[in-house]
Amino acid sequence: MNSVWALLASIALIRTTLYNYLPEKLRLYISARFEEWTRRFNTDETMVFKDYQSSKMNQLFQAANLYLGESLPTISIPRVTVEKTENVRNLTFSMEKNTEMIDVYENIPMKWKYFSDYSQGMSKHGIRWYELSFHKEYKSLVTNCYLPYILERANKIKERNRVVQLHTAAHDFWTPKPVIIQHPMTFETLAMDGNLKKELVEDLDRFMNSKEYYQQIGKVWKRGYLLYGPPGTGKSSLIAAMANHLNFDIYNSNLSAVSSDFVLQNLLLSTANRSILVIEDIDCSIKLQNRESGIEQPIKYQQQNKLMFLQVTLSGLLNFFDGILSCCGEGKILVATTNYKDRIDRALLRAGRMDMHIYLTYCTFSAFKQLALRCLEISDHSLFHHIEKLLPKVKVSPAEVAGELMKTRDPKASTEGLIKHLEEKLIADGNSEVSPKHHSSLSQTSNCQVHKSSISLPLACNGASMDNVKSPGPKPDVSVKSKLTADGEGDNNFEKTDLVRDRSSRHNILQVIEDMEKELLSYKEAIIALQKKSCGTLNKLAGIKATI
Ligand SMILES: Nc1ncnc2c1ncn2[C@@H]1O[C@H](COP(=O)(O)OP(=O)(O)OP(=O)(O)O)[C@@H](O)[C@H]1O
Repeated sequence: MNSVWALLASIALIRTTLYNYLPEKLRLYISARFEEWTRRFNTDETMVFKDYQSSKMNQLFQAANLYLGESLPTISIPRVTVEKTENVRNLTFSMEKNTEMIDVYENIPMKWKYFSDYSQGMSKHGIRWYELSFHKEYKSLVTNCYLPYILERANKIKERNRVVQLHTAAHDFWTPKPVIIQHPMTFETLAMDGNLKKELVEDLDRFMNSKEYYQQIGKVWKRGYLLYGPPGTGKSSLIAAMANHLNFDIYNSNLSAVSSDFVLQNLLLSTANRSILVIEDIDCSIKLQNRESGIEQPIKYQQQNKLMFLQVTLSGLLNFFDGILSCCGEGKILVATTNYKDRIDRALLRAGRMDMHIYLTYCTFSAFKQLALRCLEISDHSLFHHIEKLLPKVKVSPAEVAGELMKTRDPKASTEGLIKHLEEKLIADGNSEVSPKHHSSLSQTSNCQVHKSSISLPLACNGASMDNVKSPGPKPDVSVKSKLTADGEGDNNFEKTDLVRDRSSRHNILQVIEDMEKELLSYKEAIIALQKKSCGTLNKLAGIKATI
């Protein structure tokens, strides 16, 4: 055996020596022929993925990095590199230099090797590359299926690993260094009507899965949401929950800080795909202009005694929403927030611009229960029924309720504190009949008075209570009642009431009018029902009379 090895070694030595003495051209010719000859017996093919190709990052190299990195923790490999950087959520695994691993795709082994050479290349990593070897009969499968599969998987991993960042507009540009958002608000922690929450999450998921559908019907893959409601009802929290749910960056802009339509367009162009673009307080940024007149003057406003101009016009904004510019990019979500929906031009509100209008309302009992679970970790308490009775009568934001509940971790003290706060608010809202000491009886008495005072009808005189009549609407609440006079001339005496005097904002007055309209409508229907009933009774009496 030793003599065989010695013979082979001598042949190799003679070959190398002779080879070195040959002229270079002949040497090259021989090695080319030799390689061609050996290739005939080699059944494998190899593809090389360098990190940079013509000074551009090679997407296949990046994709292989992510894709292989995901399987590394699950396979047996002697050495791996593990990292955790600020900009990614999870640990990142990568192969060590000159190591190899086998990935199995459709039962076919794919051999990957990783190399790097620090002495070459321009970047700090030198040059890096992967070599993928497989049986040559699978070449078309690798090219047409395996590599596209790796690209797709890598995109998903990238999305999953991304941290959500907040970009803000400053001096007509997005800040160069976005902040990583570590907002804990999610759809689980957001206190909101259950059905609305479900509907919104489904809408977002449907949108995310509809890229092909949008393409098919020739629509830009974007969706607009209008979040409106009083301050502190969770508009910003909802945006954070949406960003966390989708893993999208947020681009937050306040149009009053944008100097022109042109800048606005540039800002839009420089947002990343799959991001949420927020326009806060849209009613304050764009005032209604006389679009019919065709004149769109910049809006003047006063700031620190200086006369400033709002340069963004309504047409600029409409262009921003659905003009040709919005086609640049995909998977964009636009969210506009306002406290006053009625101040926004209808053109901005229509579907296609604002596809879903979400009203975030004052705290309901269901929202309170969600907040109690989150803040106090309780799902029920003997004092809850007081809160259930008080909440429909008080306009209190979830932010206020959360603030009260967080004052102490003791459930009893915390709920008592909230009840006190609600009662004080109820009194401040102009309900002088409320006695804090008797909150439990409050709703019944007041509701009864409401029915009598709200409508000056024989109904009250003949002793029939509203409960006996099928009232279509909810029972009117105390705050509405206090605005109506005893003879039912609510509209005429509206401004005399305490509650209205206390509320200065136009929004509140509009809300109050809306409540009153609803209440009056419900009574109108009740009256019709009573009239029908009395007609029936009269007919019966007439029949009896005729028989007698
Ligand atoms: N629905 C909610 N669920 C849970 N927490 C809430 C909710 N609404 C408000 N909060 C709490 O109140 C705080 C303020 O709420 P947020 O800023 O989201 O309200 P907003 O409607 O955006 O107010 P504004 O109109 O003044 O900007 C939040 O940090 C959050 O902790």
